[in-house]
Amino acid sequence: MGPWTRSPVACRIRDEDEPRGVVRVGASIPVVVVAGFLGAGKTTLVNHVLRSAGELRVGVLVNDFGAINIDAFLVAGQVDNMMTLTNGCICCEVDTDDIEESLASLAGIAPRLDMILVEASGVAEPGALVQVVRATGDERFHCSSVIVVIDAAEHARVELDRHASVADLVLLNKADQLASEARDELVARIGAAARGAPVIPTVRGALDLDLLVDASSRVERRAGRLDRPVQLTLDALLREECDEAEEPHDHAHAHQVESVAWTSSVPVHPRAFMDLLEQRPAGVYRVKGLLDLGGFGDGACYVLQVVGRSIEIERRSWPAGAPPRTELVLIGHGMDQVALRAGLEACVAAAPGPGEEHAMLRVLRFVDDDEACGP
Ligand SMILES: Nc1nc2c(ncn2[C@@H]2O[C@H](COP(=O)(O)OP(=O)(O)OP(=O)(O)O)[C@@H](O)[C@H]2O)c(=O)[nH]1
Repeated sequence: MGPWTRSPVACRIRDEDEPRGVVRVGASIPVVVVAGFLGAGKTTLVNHVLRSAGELRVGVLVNDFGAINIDAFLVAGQVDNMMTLTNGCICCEVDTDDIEESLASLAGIAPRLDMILVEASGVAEPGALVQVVRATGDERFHCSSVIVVIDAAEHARVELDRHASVADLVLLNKADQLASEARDELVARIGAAARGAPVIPTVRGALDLDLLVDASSRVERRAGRLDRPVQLTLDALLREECDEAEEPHDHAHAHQVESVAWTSSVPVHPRAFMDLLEQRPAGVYRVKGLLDLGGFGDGACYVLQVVGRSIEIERRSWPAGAPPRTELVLIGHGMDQVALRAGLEACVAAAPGPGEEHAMLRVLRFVDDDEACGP
């Protein structure tokens, strides 16, 4: 008996005339796994869902690969019901008990949540992750569907077929980065691998929530005729995939991808840091975190996002009660960690020196913020 046949909700096969993968959910809370490679746009999607959830009560479990959970910071503020799993990939390194405990805490929240989103680390194997969530055996929730986010700009780095084949819904995110012809070609290619799951191009994870939660149920729910929302569920194909995944996966990614966490309570010099970032050492693919640029940056918090060649910086306020502090996670393959740390240490600077009034310009080039002020 496969793992998906244990739960009467999860194993329900849709009627012929029912849209693909849509079921009415019973007493158990649907868990939607959001997977996808590093920097594809998972956190952006989760934040979009939270912002457009309306009457739905959504809980979030965030798993970050690095030792510092930057994603939790980026999701926090959007949602009250959030748990985090740090320092390890959820599908192989985080203890299953921790996952069960986190999901159980979310499932115990009153009034009851309508949905739990699990944002996987960017190195998680979607199929293995589903297996882990399913293995918890708690009847109060069930793994209902998998959304795989693919980065249109960096899709060549991903094994598209393997990722798409376990998805109920594939988002080809960062569609703004491709010309329409190339985008259509990619959608068709992924569609063939996705074995019938819809492939939707999105920009900044702007998924129409009706694709996640059936529109009619939302109307009925608003009208008070339906207790629970209607959810996408895993389809029989995924069930087959999970049967196969019962064999332990080789966790190859855990050996191929490494992360470096670096923190500093002394501000970072913007010019030195941008030098390092723009000529980043070989192997660094993803960088995310918070930058304290001290007096150079007017004491603001700079949220840094690097994915492949793309660099984005957003200026925010520091969270209440949190002292300014640089916290970075650098993720990649074959990185010279010692040289990387040494390079970062060389960036710290207590205060702007004479003639350094333009040092922030290098940072501000990447800040997409009308309010960003000059040096
Ligand atoms: N141009 C463009 N950038 C996007 C889009 N969606 C997300 N981004 C940017 O891509 C970067 C990574 O987005 P995240 O949502 O943090 O990606 P993630 O998958 O959660 O990243 P990891 O957790 O590190 O795997 C951020 O700088 C986002 O602003 C999009 O549709 N277009």
